[in-house]
Amino acid sequence: MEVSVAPILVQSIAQKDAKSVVPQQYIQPPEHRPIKPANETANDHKIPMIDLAGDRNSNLLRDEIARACTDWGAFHVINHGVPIVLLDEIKKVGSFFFENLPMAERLRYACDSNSPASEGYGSRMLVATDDAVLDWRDYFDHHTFPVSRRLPSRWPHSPSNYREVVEEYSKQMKLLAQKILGLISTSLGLPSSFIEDAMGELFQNITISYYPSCPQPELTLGLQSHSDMGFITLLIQDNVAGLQASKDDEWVTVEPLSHAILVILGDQTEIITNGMYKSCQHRAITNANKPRLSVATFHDPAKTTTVTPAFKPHRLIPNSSARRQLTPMFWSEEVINKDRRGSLFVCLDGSIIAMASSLSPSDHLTSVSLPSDPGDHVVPIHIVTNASQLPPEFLKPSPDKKLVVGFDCEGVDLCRNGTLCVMQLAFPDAIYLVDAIEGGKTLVEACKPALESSYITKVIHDCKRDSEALYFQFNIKLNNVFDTQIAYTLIEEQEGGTKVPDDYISFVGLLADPRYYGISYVEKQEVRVLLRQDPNFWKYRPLSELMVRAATDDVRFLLCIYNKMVVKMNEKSLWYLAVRGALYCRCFCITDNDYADWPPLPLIPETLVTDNNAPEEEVLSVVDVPPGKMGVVIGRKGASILAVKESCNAEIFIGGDKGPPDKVFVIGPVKQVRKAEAILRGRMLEIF
Ligand SMILES: O=C(O)CCC(=O)C(=O)O
Ligand SMILES: [Fe+2]
Repeated sequence: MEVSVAPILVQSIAQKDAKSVVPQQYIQPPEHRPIKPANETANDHKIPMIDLAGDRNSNLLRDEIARACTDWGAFHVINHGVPIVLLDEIKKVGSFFFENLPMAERLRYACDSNSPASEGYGSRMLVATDDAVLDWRDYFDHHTFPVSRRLPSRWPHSPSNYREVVEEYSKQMKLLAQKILGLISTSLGLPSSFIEDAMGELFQNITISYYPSCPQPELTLGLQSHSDMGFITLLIQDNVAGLQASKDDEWVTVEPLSHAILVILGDQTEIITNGMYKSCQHRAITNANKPRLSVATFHDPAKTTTVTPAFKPHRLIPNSSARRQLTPMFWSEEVINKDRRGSLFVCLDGSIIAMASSLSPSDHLTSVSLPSDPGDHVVPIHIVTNASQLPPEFLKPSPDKKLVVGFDCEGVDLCRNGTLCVMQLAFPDAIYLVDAIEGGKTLVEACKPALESSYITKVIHDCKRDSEALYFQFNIKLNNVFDTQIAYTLIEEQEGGTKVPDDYISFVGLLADPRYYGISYVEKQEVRVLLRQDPNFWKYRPLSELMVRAATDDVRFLLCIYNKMVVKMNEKSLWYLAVRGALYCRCFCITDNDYADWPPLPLIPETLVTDNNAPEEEVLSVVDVPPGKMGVVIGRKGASILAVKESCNAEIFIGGDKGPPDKVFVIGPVKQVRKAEAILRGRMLEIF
């Protein structure tokens, strides 16, 4: 049975236990207790003051905003356009509610104590656990925008102008917030509507906080250290000091000013500015003599909005020492711990950080810069543990909605036996990391139609092992791939360059080639070292920042490279690519039925057949190697295989340690393949 209990309010404790001690639950651990700041009056420890008067030089104003946002993440504004009497009015009606209404009357507006952020009168906003240390604060929270959330009938009825004042205050704060968000946007060189547009529908809450005087202020906090989660908070306070902002690891008391409004940057501003502007860490302390009142107006994005950084990274992949220097700046872990919503983030090159605005525990989300033509843009990264998180057009392929997606797989020594751990999908507007460990077989199998579909092109770099794992572990026959490794060779050939083997170009090499990307992928090497040290690297959960970054980096360039390659390729090369892709996908997937369950190979297009220079048919041949003969087939450091490859102009692969151990796969035009088979068989007969 649900029992509805009245919330325990600090004010009632304070009255009951006046001049005695605070209950244990309100006592902060020693490291969080307030200590008087040392140089409280020093000038460099004053929150900046910014004059918004209309006649000010706009460049100067922008610079001041930029400096305050970078150094403090908070600033006072004066000449803000909000009538000072309104600031007084809201404090007055608020204080009337807390100080003049009897408790029984106040309790008529009690918020739902079972819900952490419900509207109304309470004292435990967002308290996560029963054993959490409590704040010495009561509050009244109002949902004010969008208007559809607004229920003034649930706001106090007395004083009689209470609701009217809150409504007017809400309107004025929204206008001021829009003005300041515009200034913050322009201070970054962005269009003035940038942040507001990114925010989607504006959500506004007004929280009037009341901090009763406290018998033991040295042991308690009115409000624990936090940063606000939204974009900006506009805060006013009465003449009792108590708010403190963190600056260079010191707590600075924010002077109460009757005519000024304090602007506090929240986490979303830090995200959208890619960490350039910081959200301000702040807290409220208590005092033994006087109660204190503040009014905080929060401006947040809609619950469904995902806020991503507005900037592309300064350097795509910087050298690793630069990244290491930047690492201590990441704040995201703090955010994760703070809201315990399991949100993820990625610092792609040390400069991107992001978190979704409002997430359910399963809805991990982060973002990344996605290279495209023209210009780079930032897209979210979704960690998928359930198929419903994937786009429907992917799950149900259709000829009406042909797709091209970047694709890769990670695992523990990925092959027929090596466990598949993550499948990465790069769409033009999002990256999906399909978590095969958490989501299991059901999730991977939900992707089967897409991976087998001819309506969805999978752009992949070297499909052989990924395909093998999908086939043996999930009975998925990877189909319709655009293998960039093969495409690279075909383009070289088409453009008259020297013939290079199909498996010649590594992914790092491809990215480094200025014709396709021209960046160095240094982190790949770091991950390779980690993988060597711990082959289970991809198995751990939750996915670490490095894992998310590495998995994402492996697919985020693929669509861009595809676009660059596809325009270079003639029809014949494209046909070769399709056939070889199909042969490479199946080559390691040999079973007793000799690929009988695989789909037919693509047919030579009519247009090419009628042409004089029709392409040659390509085949895959599997050569069985008798026990003890693999060594001679491969030769010293692969010299023998290489020689056959070169003389026959065919591709030759062996399964190696990952298997199958006793077969050689030859792919190429029929004539060349036959020649290679003959040489290989000859080698096997050699006696030495
Ligand atoms: O009371 C104050 O001054 C701070 C209030 C605050 O930070 C909040 O409600 O988030
Ligand atoms: Fe706050």
